[in-house]
Amino acid sequence: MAKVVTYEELKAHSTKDNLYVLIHGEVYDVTKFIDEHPGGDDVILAEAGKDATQAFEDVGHSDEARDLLPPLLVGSFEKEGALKISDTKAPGSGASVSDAVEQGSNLMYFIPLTLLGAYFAWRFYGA
Ligand code: HEM
Repeated sequence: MAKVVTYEELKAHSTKDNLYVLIHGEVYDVTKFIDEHPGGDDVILAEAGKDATQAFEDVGHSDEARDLLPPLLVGSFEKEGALKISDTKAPGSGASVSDAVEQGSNLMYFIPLTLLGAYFAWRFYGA
């Protein structure tokens, strides 16, 4: 069975000398590759300890780029309790990174919109 990489392990490999990235639920050791990355090292380093899937996909990496991944594979990322928003939650009830990101961006819209709504309510219906 393929190795399962825990969140602790992912976080433990988040420096340029020792770097894992998480893409599509798989963890890759990019330590040796990072200096050859055509997009530079900082963009990959910025994804250390996080789910890099979206960053990786947003770039629209070529098939050649994707072919570089399998030899770097460490194992599959643990699904349960992975990358929780809060460590106080029981294992298994944790939301995934994409949930966290989603919630973050929803809040980004929700809070200003609520304030705007409150302002107009006050402006037009208030005393
Ligand atoms: C281990 C994972 C990765 C591999 C194997 C990889 C590989 C490559 C390759 C081969 C290219 C050249 C263009 C292409 O063939 O698509 C490239 C370009 C690029 N990559 Fe990655 N990449 C990885 C992760 C990332 C991540 C996490 C980011 C984060 C944003 C990123 C950002 C970029 C950017 C911005 C370019 C464009 C560079 C340019 O055209 O000037 N890459 N990558």
